Amino acid sequence: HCVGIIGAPFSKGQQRDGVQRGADLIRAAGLVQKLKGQGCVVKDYGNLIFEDIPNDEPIGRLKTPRAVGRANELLAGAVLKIKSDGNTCVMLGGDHSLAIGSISGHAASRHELSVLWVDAHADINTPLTTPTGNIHGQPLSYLIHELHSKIPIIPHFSWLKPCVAAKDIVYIGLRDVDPEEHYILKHLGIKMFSMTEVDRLGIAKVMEQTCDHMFSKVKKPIHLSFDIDALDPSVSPATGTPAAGGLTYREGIYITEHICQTGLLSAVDMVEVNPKQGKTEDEIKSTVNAAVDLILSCFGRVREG
Ligand SMILES: CN[C@](CCCC[B-](O)(O)O)(CCN1CCCCC1)C(=O)O
Ligand SMILES: [Mn+2]
Ligand SMILES: [Mn+2]
Ligand SMILES: [Mn+2]
Repeated sequence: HCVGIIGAPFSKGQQRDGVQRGADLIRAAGLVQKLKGQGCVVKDYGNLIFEDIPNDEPIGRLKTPRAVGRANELLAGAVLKIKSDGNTCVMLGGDHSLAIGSISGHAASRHELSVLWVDAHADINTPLTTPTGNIHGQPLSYLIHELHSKIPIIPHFSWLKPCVAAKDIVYIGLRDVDPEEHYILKHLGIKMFSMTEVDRLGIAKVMEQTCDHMFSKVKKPIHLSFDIDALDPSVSPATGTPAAGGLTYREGIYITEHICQTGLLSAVDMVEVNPKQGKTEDEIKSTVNAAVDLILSCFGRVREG
């Protein structure tokens, strides 16, 4: 595996300080060395630098929209470059609004994508349905062709064009979905495995059916967008929007081992690690170590040795 890493120390898709430190914490836990240790060729492209945007007043309910738009424009360019260099891209967040740029940049390189969204949340509020105005709860709404008419013109978002079809999205881990999001999911018929399905089917069947869905027509490169809050807070407490009843460590690893085996993984987001949301050092370590192990399993680490 050839892996290109980009750090996106960005927090303005939400209101909690600290999530911008996720990338460097994951590096400090040895991600690059461990990937090399399992035979990967790794290039670390460093961290993006996000200039402050003054007077970034809310637009409607949207908070710091200009900063989010600009950050994602930068990220999209960086991901496109990493893909053009022939790597599988690993984007280290930062909050989940960064998926706007990560998926846009990936789509600019590989065009049609399958998106596997592993998250407690659907992150599909539109600027008009969002209950908080936090753009980390909205990224998919900007990316999906079928929702384009629902997205108003927003300063610093003019570079952005929808690039994913609803049928090419699969969710795993949902358990905290807003009513308006649920309506959108049903209306668009988006494939989802909530925690109810994980419990009913078991993770092996969930992955089997996820792959059946993604490969039902033509096989496309996979973009895995992994929000660390998909895992149970007992495993990954240091995150901004924890929700009880999440994936076990083993289920998370099973997902990434299985996606690795498809041979189609083309880009990974690992987002929402927030050290300031951990009550103890151990909580931060548990969260960061889970993020590292999930990424290692994306690139060939298997539990049998
Ligand atoms: C579920 N939607 C939320 C959370 C988004 C989490 C983003 B992620 O990237 O971490 O997944 C929360 C909305 N609720 C907040 C508490 C009161 C009810 C609404 C939102 O702000 O849109
Ligand atoms: Mn989430
Ligand atoms: Mn437009
Ligand atoms: Mn998310």
